[in-house]
Amino acid sequence: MRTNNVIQKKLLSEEEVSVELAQYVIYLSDKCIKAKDSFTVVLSGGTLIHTMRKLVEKPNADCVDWSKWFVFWLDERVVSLEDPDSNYKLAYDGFLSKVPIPDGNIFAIDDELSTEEAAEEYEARLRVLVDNRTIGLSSCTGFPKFDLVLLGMGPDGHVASLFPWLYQRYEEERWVTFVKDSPKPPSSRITMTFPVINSSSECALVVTGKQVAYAVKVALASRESNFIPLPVEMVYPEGNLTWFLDKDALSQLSNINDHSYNSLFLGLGFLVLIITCLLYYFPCIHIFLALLKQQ
Ligand SMILES: O=C1O[C@H](COP(=O)(O)O)[C@@H](O)[C@H](O)[C@H]1O
Repeated sequence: MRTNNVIQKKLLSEEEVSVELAQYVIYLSDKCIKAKDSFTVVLSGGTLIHTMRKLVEKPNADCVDWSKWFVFWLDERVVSLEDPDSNYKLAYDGFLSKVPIPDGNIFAIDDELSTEEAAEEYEARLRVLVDNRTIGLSSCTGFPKFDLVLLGMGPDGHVASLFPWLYQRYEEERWVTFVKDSPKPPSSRITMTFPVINSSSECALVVTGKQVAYAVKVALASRESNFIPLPVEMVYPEGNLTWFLDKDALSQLSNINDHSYNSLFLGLGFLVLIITCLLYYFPCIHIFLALLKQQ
């Protein structure tokens, strides 16, 4: 079942989004652990980790059976795991260091490899985990099926390390690919591909702040109608897609009806043109008729 949930009863502050996100993750974790005794989660970097802060606070943290969690990265910068740019380090400092997930269940990239090798090695590790059934497999697509993929979005509409102007977003075969010319530093990254993202049971787009408001507007206002969609518009999972948006991220959506203003301006422009033509040509026609009469 595919659903795109944008259920916004009221405009939320970033703090309230963090609370809602924690409730949603707790609910899914509980549901999956009851059903199959494990929960496979894919993390992004960026602002997402800060928005996940309520999950590790008490009493929320005590509601989760962390021993059943398996954690992966949707994308990773090819830097040392101790580098401030590392998505692993960001997640470790803000989330993983605060909860008792077994070390063996945390799948960071191998930071000693080259970019190409790191992508290949990460995909190979995922294949082993699919074979031993730690990660599910989508019977529809043949790609791994994670229980939850948590995505952020950049101001240009990129998700993971799948950017608007880079071909990697059209990858159809590989599970994990690499980018060496990321427009956002650092330039070398590995990233899961759209077929993997879209094979997941649940996707959550966690998007906050004014800087992403325009991309949110484009994605939500013109969903399914854009000729060249933004990467965020290509998130279309087998299961559910849930957006977590704060009021700043939604701040441009009130302008969705911009086209009505556009029509108004177009109409006014047309009127001005007609009046100008009339004012200009009437005297000319009069002079022309007067000349004709004289002859
Ligand atoms: O570079 C990246 O950017 C995106 C979006 O980050 P944000 O700071 O704008 O939330 C992030 O989801 C991705 O994991 C990261 O590598």
